[in-house]
Amino acid sequence: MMSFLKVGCNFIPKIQAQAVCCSHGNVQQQWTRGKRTVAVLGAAGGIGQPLGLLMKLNPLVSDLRLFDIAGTPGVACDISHVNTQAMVAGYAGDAELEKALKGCHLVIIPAGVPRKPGMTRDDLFNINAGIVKSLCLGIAKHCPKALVNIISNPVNSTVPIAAEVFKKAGTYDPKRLFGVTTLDVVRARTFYAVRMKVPVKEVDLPVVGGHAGITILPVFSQVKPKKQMSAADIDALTKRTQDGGTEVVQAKAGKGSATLSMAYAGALFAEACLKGLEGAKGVVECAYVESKVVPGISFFSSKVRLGPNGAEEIMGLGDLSDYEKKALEAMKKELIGSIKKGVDFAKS
Ligand SMILES: NC(=O)C1=CN([C@@H]2O[C@H](COP(=O)(O)OP(=O)(O)OC[C@H]3O[C@@H](n4cnc5c(N)ncnc54)[C@H](O)[C@@H]3O)[C@@H](O)[C@H]2O)C=CC1
Ligand SMILES: O=C([O-])CC(=O)C(=O)O
Repeated sequence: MMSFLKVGCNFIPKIQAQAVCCSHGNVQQQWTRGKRTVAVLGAAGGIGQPLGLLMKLNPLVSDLRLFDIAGTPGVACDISHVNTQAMVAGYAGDAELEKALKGCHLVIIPAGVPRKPGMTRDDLFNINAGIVKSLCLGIAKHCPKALVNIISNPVNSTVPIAAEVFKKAGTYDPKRLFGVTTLDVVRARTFYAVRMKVPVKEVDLPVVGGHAGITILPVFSQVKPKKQMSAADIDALTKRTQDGGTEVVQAKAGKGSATLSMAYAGALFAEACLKGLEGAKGVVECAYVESKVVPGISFFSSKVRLGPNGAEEIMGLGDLSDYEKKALEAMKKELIGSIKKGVDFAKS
């Protein structure tokens, strides 16, 4: 849970030296006042607006840049009235991308179209691939050292696209590029807590693989606190986590996909990145990164230790159950295909 959310609206006088815990609750650290510049690209959208608000609440952020093709002057004006210390500015249109990005430490990208019922995330590729490519060209030019959090779907392909753009520009550092899979972790933890009747704030559970259907694999054999789960429970919770995005798309019935839970998850992961930049110890989150964890799969989500340079360590998968080993095998073809599709697009 994000510590700044717990603190609520009384936290302003305490910003100068505030105790902040990482989302696993295993780090206590004193912080000085926020000094990080963060940009949200796609900031006028369903995710971008609440994500902008949550970043405004984060005491590690000093400057918040809200960029979109349109609508950001209003969103920025609105969010800027929130009485927290981060300064907020809105930027609209390509001509303002440079100003939005210059000097950023962290860039979060929820720009792009969402799914409608009946679509897969891959159906978004044709539109979102180009959006991510053009925004990453801007990042390579204007803030090549920033950490980049990609939310735009299909994440399994958009992250490889970003990597290729940065490689071409000569700015690629795999430690600084992340696909945001935190919502899968958030969902799996919630579903487990409800089903197994444990306090949700105590649940720690890795979700590995990618961010689409069968490529999403919650590793229930490693869940804490560990409860006896039947094979049926494991199967049901695995499938529900894999279909979590579709569950929301169907419930919204044509009005988009997950926005509020995604903003929460995006803010959680962004905060972990910022704490890593600040040198906090023990900041570990799952993220989709360039990886050697599974031979033959060049991008994969697993636990990553975040630090001053971004992804300081990509952790292995640990012991998997037979069910999980089978699920890992089953996702390989799709994940490899999605990665290749992104790389081919960026190279074309
Ligand atoms: N990684 C994940 O777990 C999740 C990813 N998503 C993905 O996030 C993306 C955004 O979803 P929503 O916010 O619901 O969509 P939305 O349509 O509400 O907002 C997208 C925003 O992106 C903006 N945009 C489009 N092209 C742009 C460009 N070139 N530069 C800057 N901004 C641009 C639009 O103007 C719009 O304001 C979708 O691709 C969706 O599939 C959604 C939920 C979870
Ligand atoms: O399902 C979608 O299209 C949006 C998404 O990635 C999610 O909610 O996990």
